[in-house]
Amino acid sequence: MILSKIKSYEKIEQYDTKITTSLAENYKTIIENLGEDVNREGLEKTPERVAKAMQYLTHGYELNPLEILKSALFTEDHKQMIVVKDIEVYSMCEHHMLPFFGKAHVAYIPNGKIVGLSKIPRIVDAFARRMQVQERLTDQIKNCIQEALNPLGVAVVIEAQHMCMQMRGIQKQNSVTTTSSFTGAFEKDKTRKEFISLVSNKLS
Ligand SMILES: Nc1nc2c(ncn2[C@@H]2O[C@H](COP(=O)(O)OP(=O)(O)OP(=O)(O)O)[C@@H](O)[C@H]2O)c(=O)[nH]1
Ligand SMILES: [Zn+2]
Repeated sequence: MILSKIKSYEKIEQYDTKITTSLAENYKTIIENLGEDVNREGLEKTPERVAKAMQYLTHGYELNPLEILKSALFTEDHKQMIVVKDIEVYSMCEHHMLPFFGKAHVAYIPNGKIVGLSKIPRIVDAFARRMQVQERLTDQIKNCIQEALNPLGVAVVIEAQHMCMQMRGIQKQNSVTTTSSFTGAFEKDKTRKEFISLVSNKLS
């Protein structure tokens, strides 16, 4: 959907314009079906804005998370747990196409290779910027790190609020969903507890 692979996604300007046009036409119909006048001043450019917003919110399909990790692997004889916590997550539930958002906490214990730290939030984003369920997002991050680094273990915890449960449906404004996924050493109680204690001030 996005033409070029840009390393920083803060400012994506190069959208696939064919897709933008097609999406915009569809959003025009949607807005009309919702009973609005798509020609009034405030809405005139809205179909195109929404199209670009949706392209941005799903740009993860254009990224290869495994390649992102493999692009910054370093040989290092470090055997302690590495934790990157409080990584902001913005994703979109695949059932309602409404946002879910929160924090991811990721840890691994290296086995000869470490990865450039920034690559962990990058792969969180690469998987989050798709139509998702929180459980799959959690597993995909874990599996990707396991495959790229072959570490002694990986742990991923995500805490998120789902707008589909807050602003519609059951309307529980304070509900937070926690998902977790572990491999290797983190399947042992002691290691998992150490990880949980390192991120626990953030876990409810
Ligand atoms: N397991 C899981 N469920 C999710 C996630 N995001 C949204 N959902 C749920 O997906 C389900 C879809 O259920 P349906 O009964 O088909 O949809 P619905 O009638 O809109 O359901 P309500 O939200 O209960 O009104 C809902 O229970 C949502 O809460 C997620 O990340 N993981
Ligand atoms: Zn939903």
